[in-house]
Amino acid sequence: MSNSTKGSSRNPPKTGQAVAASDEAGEISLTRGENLVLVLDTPKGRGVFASKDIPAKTVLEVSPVLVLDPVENSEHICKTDLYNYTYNWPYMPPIPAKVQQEASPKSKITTTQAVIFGLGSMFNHSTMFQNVGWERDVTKLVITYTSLRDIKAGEELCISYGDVGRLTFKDADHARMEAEKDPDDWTDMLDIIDYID
Ligand SMILES: C[S@@+](CC[C@H](N)C(=O)[O-])C[C@H]1O[C@@H](n2cnc3c(N)ncnc32)[C@H](O)[C@@H]1O
Repeated sequence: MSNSTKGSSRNPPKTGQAVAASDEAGEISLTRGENLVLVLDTPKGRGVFASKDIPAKTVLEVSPVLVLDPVENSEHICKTDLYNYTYNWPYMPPIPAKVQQEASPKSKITTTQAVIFGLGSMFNHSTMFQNVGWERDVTKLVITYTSLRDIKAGEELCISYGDVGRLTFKDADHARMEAEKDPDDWTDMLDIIDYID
């Protein structure tokens, strides 16, 4: 993490301060912003909102994750609603002891999903209006959420879920996106022309 703190993580940083997981071996500072509320009935279901102004680059949350076994994920979790609360995560299969003794054991990295604990699983998606960035720490098994810009009290805190074409729900921001579209932006039209080709 670029903004890691040094020093004892037994004195954790003040919430909302621009600091992330501690580098100290075996410990991680768990940060949660003070000025966050969970609103229960938004067009996207529950959502995280700012109750006061939040400056840019504030660490809002450090959420621990549970990395799922890929088979468990594909056979069980992805058939449940829990799947909608998981993030893509790199998966390193355990290396058998015999292979570990080789000079440079090669392990095939695949991907799986991870369940995010804490507030991390409550951030909704926005394609155009996201104000929160997130970063995986695959070693410490945490995700750190940071404000991308100054956020005003009352704004929803939204992240990007990635590839818009793979969203599993109808985007509640659709009408707002249409309303704010730049009339001179011909990108959509170019997509259509590509398909016709
Ligand atoms: C990780 S959860 C976020 C918390 C969720 N809103 C809740 O109440 O538990 C992801 C789910 O939130 C909803 N969601 C997130 N972003 C959305 C959006 N832009 N439009 C509509 N629904 C959204 C979808 O139902 C999605 O499967």
